[in-house]
Amino acid sequence: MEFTFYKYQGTGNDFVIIDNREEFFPKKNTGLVAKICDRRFGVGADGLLLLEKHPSADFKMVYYNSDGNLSSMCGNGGRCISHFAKYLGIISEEVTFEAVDGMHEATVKNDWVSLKMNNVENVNISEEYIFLNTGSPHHVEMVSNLQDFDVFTCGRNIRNKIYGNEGANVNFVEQDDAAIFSVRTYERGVENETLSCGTGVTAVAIAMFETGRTTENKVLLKTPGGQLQVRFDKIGNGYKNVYLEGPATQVFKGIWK
Ligand SMILES: N[C@@H](CCC[C@H](N)C(=O)O)C(=O)O
Repeated sequence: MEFTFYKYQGTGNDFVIIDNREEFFPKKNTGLVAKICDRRFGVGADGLLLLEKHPSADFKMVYYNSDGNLSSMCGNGGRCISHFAKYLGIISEEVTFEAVDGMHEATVKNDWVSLKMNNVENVNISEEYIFLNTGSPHHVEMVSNLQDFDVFTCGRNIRNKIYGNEGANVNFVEQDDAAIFSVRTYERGVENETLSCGTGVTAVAIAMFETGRTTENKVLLKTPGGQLQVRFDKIGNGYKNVYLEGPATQVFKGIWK
């Protein structure tokens, strides 16, 4: 089957995006999604996103990991698909869309996208790590010498040994300044380190605040693919008005054959 696709990246987390408003895409074909995302036999991407019609919001986002399976929320994907909606002329600057974890709002200004994430109610702190769900499940662990850290081996072990079949994404963090943290993430469903993870840096920002490592409610996160910003309000025991902000770019357009 032949169709047009678009390649996007948000701080190096890359996605194939398809306009599926006419519902032509075979959504249950896990093998096809995995092949499109394959970096040698396909386009190559960390995930695939479908933009679909929605009865009340501007669109619906359907997200697959590069293994071909549907998954939970993708923050960088949400920023990229909002940019794509503007490119298609569906929206001007403000957008609302539904993802698997509920409704989201975003603002797109040139290549800068601010995405409102879900409220976070529970942050579980143990001696060695923090676990929270920001639309996707995230393990957050402090390390030293992040640059030389073996993210792949340690991330894969933690993902499998602690979280079993369902898995979780694993973020390794080093503090650079009062409100600046470097982050490297092992993503489930990609089963490798990615250059950036949006729900991951959101989890890190909240985890750093909850554990007192920062007192700022606006945090800069440095990933191997670029910088993201997360801001939030702590209200009671939870976190509201959580925004993930950073660049998103359309890289190219192609025809899948
Ligand atoms: N890269 C994503 C996270 C996507 C979800 C993750 N792989 C999972 O299955 O939990 C992001 O930017 O949030």
